[in-house]
Amino acid sequence: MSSETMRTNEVQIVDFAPFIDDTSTTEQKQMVANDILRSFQSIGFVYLINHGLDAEKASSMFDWSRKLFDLPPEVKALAPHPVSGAHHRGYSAPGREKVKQYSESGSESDGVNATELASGQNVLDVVRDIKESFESGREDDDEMPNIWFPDGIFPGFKEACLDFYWACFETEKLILKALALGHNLPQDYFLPYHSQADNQLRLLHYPSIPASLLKNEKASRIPSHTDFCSLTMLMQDNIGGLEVEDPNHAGVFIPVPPVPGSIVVNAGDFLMRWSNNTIKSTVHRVRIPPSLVDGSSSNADTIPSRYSIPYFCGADSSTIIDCIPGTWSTERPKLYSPISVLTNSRVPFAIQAREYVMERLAANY
Ligand SMILES: O=C(O)CCC(=O)C(=O)O
Ligand SMILES: [Fe+2]
Repeated sequence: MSSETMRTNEVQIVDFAPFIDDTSTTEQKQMVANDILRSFQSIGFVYLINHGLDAEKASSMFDWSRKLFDLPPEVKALAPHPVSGAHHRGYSAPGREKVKQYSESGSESDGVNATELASGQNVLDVVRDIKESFESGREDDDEMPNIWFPDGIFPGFKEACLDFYWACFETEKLILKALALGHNLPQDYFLPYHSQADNQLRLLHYPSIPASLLKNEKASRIPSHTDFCSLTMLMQDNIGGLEVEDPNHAGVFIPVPPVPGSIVVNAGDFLMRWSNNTIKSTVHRVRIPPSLVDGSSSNADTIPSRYSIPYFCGADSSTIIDCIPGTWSTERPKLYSPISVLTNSRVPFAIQAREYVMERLAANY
C-alpha cells in the first residue's frame, strides 16, 4: 500500500491526483495505477479522490435528480422506460425494475404507488427492490435512443444529463489509462475499445420507506448483483447502505460508506472476463444504512431517502476482446475465448445480450 492510500474497512481510497496533474511523473502515475489494479484484483472496488470530476457538476446533477424525483408521478411517466428490459433509457417508477442475479427469474411488475410505499402495504407482494430511476446515454445512440420529457416539461434536465455524461466520460478515460498502466501496457491501450462512449448515466432514488421493510430483509433497496459493464463510477449521497460481498467469505458484506468528494469505481463482468478473472466483478447491494441497524438511531421507523448516480462504462459493441496481455500464461491459460460486448457469456450479461439481440431481430420484422 503506497503512502497516498488508506483503508476504510476493506475498500481502499486511492488519491487519483497524479492522473489529473500534468506535472506528475510516470512513477507517481504508476503507483496509483498499481493501487487501483490491486484493489480491482482483491475486491473489485476502489474509492477515488481527486478524480478530476467537477464537484459542482456532480452536486448540480444530484440537485437535478432530487428535482426530477420530486415531480408528480404523472409527469415522470411522460418519459417512460420502455417495457423491454434491454432498452435502458427513461424513467422507471418505484418497483418497476427488478434486479436479478444469475438465473433468478421473474416477471416485471407495474410498480407500486406512493400510498402503498408510504404504508408498506402490498409492497412485498409486488417487488423486492424499492427504487426509481432515470437512465440516459449519448444523444447519437441509434441502438438505444434517449427518452426525454416532451418539450417544455422539466426544461434544462436533458442538457444537464448530457453535460454530466460527457464530464464522466473524461474521468472514465483517465481511469482506463490507469488500468492500462497497472497492466504495464501503453496507457492508451483500453481507449480504442471505449471510443464510442457506450455508457449509461443512471439517476437513482431510493424513497424513504418504513424501516421494518428493510430490517426484516424482506425488501431491499437494490438486491445483490454484479454490474455487466467494464467499469462503474458511482457517486452517492451521505446516507450510506452500499455493501460489497467479501470475495473471500461468501455471504459476508462489507459496507462502502460515503466518502465525501469520492467516486466509487468498480469492475463489471465484462472487465472480469477480459482480465481472465484476475479482476473481480464483485456482488454488491444497497441495504439499510449501518447507522440505522444499531446505535442510537436503531429505533428509527423510517429510513431516509437515498440518492446515487452510477455511470456505467461499456466497451464499443463493434470490438472483439481477448484476455488482456499479462493476465494469461502457460501456467494460467486463458479461461475465455475472444468475445464481443454483445455476447459476453457470464449469465446476467447473456440474458441481456439475448434480449438485446431478440429485440433487434424483432425490430427487423
Ligand atoms: O445505489 C448504489 O449505491 C448502487 C447502485 C448499483 O449498484 C447499480 O445501479 O448497479
Ligand atoms: Fe451495481
